[in-house]
Amino acid sequence: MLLLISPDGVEEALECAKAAEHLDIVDVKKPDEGSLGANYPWVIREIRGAVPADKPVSATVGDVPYKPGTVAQAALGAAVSGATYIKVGLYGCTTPDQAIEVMSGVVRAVKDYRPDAFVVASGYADAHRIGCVSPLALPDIARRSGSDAAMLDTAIKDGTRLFDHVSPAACAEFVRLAHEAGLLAALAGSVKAEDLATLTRIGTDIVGVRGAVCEGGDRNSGRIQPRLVAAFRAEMDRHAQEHATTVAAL
Ligand SMILES: O=C[C@H](O)COP(=O)(O)O
Repeated sequence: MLLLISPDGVEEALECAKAAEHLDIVDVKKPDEGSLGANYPWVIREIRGAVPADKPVSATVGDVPYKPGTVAQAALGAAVSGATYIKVGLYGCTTPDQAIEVMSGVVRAVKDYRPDAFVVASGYADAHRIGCVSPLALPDIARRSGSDAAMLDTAIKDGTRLFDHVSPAACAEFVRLAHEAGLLAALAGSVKAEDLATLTRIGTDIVGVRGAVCEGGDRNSGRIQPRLVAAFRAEMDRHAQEHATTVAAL
């Protein structure tokens, strides 16, 4: 399982850089603009320059409206700024067709510019609270739009977590559908270390965190701490090892 960490700006990205050996993807966002809030192009560029070259930089394009042209152009902006993972939160899409239209535009805009870029179609575990496409629709939306991964995060960061909205069994189905479609499955949403056993068992490819690696577990007022990133990774490794042992014993 890959570890994606979301700093809110250059200062926190430098903290991520100190913990680079423990993480896999640095995900630039602007949390005060929403769960997948987009940051400025110059921030993405500066963070790209600040983290080791072998660590991919991801950028969120926002909790986007159903405006395919606008979103495609924004996604290209993120790619031009140096992000190779482009994450789109399909906040304003109420039907799978709308979401496919948005993501198809993103895929074309980004891959025409950079064919090896990795496009992530993200929905929300708490979609029922905001009226957007349902979680289990994401793998098919990602597949039909040519995206590379399907993701779930939580839209409303009020302390509720991924499994409060989508049960572990439904998350397992999400992962299964993504894999069946040839995609990676990414899960996030106030994930804590105690969720790692389940996330590992169901075959999650990427886990996204912010709060869990911030001081006091607070994604807003706490800052990302390299020691918490290291501790989270150690837990991930422990669960991966335990899972491998269990599977080998079967
Ligand atoms: O993409 C990952 C999100 O930033 C997760 O943030 P969170 O762990 O604070 O919910």
